[in-house]
Amino acid sequence: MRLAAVTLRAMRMRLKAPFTTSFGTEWDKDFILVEIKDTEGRSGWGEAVAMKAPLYNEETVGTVWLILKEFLIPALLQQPPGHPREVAGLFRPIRRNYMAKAALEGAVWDLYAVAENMPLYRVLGGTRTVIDVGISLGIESTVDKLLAQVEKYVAAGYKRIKIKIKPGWDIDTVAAVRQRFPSIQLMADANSAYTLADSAHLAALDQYNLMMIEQPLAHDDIIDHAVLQKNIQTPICLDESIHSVEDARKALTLDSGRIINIKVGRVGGLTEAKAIHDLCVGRGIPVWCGGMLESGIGRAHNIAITTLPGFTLPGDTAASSRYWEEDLIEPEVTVQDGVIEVPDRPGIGYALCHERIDKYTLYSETFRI
Ligand SMILES: O=C(O)CCC(=O)c1ccccc1C(=O)O
Ligand SMILES: [Mg+2]
Repeated sequence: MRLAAVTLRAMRMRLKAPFTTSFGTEWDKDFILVEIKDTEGRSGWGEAVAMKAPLYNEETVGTVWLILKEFLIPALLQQPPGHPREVAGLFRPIRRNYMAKAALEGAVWDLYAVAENMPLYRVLGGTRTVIDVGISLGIESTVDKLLAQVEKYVAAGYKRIKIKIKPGWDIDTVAAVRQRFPSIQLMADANSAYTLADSAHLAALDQYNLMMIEQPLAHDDIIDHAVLQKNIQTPICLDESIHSVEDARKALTLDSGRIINIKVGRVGGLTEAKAIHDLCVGRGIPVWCGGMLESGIGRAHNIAITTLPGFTLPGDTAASSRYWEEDLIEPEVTVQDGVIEVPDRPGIGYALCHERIDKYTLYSETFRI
């Protein structure tokens, strides 16, 4: 690949409604866009999903910018890859910083697909032309407000509902949703809000027929999760704990969980995401694609990876309109009857709305060879 320049943009977009998890509330979504250009003037785009504060993982918008600027962009421009699958190896000596790596690697994948005149999902080996999607609903101030949200998105056709839980907003909340919607596919995400001392409390969720409980214990744990899994019937799904195919292999060996949420940003890019997918397919472990409240650009990458055959459970990739008054892509992502039709155009498959990208850019910087 003949690379010419990389541009970083610090972005801020207002969410339609604040999103609350066990670790905090977001009103604005701060993120970084990466554009990589080749010598022919073609562009590829990626999105860094790190949040403004290090509450989900240790990365932030600030650390992503720094790591990209000082390490990842220089490494890439000094040693342009022949194929995007080589980028992960190029970045391997740089420890962790998964979301920074994923944003740049994703842009390289998109650029490669555009240059090949192929949809990104096909370049990745995806086979689905429609993907099933669910929705992730934040913590609300009252159970009635949450029930209204569930109602709205069940009516819109979403194939499974995920609700966020935390101590004080868990058993009774799940019970209320289950009572009102006896047959929906339902799951709960704790974002690491519990410890092993809560095992008996979490076992009380077993009676509500949840598809899974996501990341109940510490963000860096796979040992206690294995102990918990022995004491509850609800399958555990790991999110925060998994950063690599090696993490996934170890967690599955210990039976720390029976489902994996794959987030491209959390695992350092599309190549690693695909490797985790392949491992899970080999072991009969279902995977699904998580979300980080992405703009249309990150959302398009999520749609592309979800076309791989092992993504057998509905993901968190909801419609653009669930988050944004106006998205950065055209057309925006829409969900009908719980599915997204995968676009068959080159690259990420959606056109960029440059006017809107400029409108939400706080500042930018370009790096050339
Ligand atoms: O709608 C989405 O993009 C998923 C929302 C979500 O659940 C989430 C959002 C921000 C940080 C972590 C998580 C999570 O999956 O744990
Ligand atoms: Mg999660």
